[in-house]
Amino acid sequence: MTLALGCIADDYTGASDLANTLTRAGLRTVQTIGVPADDLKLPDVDAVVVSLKSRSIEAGLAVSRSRAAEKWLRGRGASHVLFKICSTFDSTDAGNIGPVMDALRADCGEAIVLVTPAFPETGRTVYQGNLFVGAVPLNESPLKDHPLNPMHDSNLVRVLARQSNTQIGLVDLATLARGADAVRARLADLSGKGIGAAIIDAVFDRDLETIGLVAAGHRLSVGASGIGLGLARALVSTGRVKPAAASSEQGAAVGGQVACLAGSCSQATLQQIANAERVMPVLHLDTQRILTGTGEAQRALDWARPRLADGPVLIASSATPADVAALQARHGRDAAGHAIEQTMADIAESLVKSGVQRLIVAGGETSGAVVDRLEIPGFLVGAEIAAGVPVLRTVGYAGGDMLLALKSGNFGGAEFFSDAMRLMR
Ligand SMILES: Nc1ncnc2c1ncn2[C@@H]1O[C@H](COP(=O)(O)OP(=O)(O)O)[C@@H](O)[C@H]1O
Ligand SMILES: O=C(O)[C@@H](O)C(=O)COP(=O)(O)O
Repeated sequence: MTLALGCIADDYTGASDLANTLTRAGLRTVQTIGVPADDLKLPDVDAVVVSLKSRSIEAGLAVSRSRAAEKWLRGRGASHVLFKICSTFDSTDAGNIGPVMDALRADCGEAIVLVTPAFPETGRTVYQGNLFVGAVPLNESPLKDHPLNPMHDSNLVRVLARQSNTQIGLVDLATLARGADAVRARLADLSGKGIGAAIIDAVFDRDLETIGLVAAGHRLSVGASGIGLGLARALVSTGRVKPAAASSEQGAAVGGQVACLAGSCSQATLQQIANAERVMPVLHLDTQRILTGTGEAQRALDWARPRLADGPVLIASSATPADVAALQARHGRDAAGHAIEQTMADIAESLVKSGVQRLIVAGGETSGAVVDRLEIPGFLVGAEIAAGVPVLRTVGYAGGDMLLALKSGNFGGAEFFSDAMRLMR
């Protein structure tokens, strides 16, 4: 297997979003959880997305795990590696986008790295280096209240400069509109001034195609699924990949019980949970009890088990920004996040042991905790439930075939849970 594209994703929902985008653009793609073990049997593919849970961990650890993934991908022939970050640039001044970018750039000897979280299909656009989420700048969007990485600055040149040891430049939309050669000239100019990375504007998919053509001539890029789309289209249009038809084949039905777990506190997920209350039983976890260790996972399991025979259930820790802030004030942000994630993983593990074979998880960190606990080594990409969220089928999993959907907190329509269940047979 010689890879046309190697990808390192900093969380598992982001990885499935990217794997979905590459698949729809014609690249045969597999998502692995961490660097694959030597004995994991992978199909012949054009792209591998190595999923890490490295977005909110200590920067040094994120760097070492990303470097190991890069080494594996380059060893399989990937001349270009995309470091997949969140389309809302989720990070803090301590990292981890800057430190990982710096390390990968040093490893591959790249002079200047293109960086863009733009993903127009989901409303993420970048203009003059400022990230917009729908119609509002990032710092006015719901991301200002994210439980782990509240985003208070929309200017990504500034945000990345605070995290990186190189200077950050800008390739603006006017330059981009003049085409790939104008972008190359601007990059050469920035690089000549010792600037090692550049935020590049993008508003429409056609912008991503120009970016993809330029990025494909480099060794490394950083961004969300939008730049993934651009790279995939460049690989196809230049004949480096023969496009595979995005399969409508769903594979054999898996059946079994269905459960939904929500740990995301995004506005989108809160709305999706409210709507799910109309179609399935919903249990709201008592997060205070989780933090004080008084059997909340067992209470959830006792509630879920008798109901699962009759249909899907949803268990959620999700709360409003005010409730999240109150819990964090009592217990600390990281301790609260970690304890809730581990409780979700406990619940998922027990549910799967007792017959759940189809699992829908809302939230990137939450998905990471659940998938790690289940020890799933990788996924094949199936039908698209919503932009950025595919049905995933386990590959090489000791527990046999399972279907999962790992939903980014911010993605999906108001009826996401019902939409997912319709496609997960
Ligand atoms: N009620 C709550 N109070 C505080 N933190 C919470 C609560 N519910 C979930 N969390 C934590 O918030 C974080 C949500 O992150 P994540 O799962 O990545 O969602 P998203 O995809 O929206 O970013 C997780 O660490 C989760 O454990
Ligand atoms: O790029 C995106 O927005 C997503 O692919 C993503 O990374 C999701 O992260 P979470 O919102 O933490 O699930």
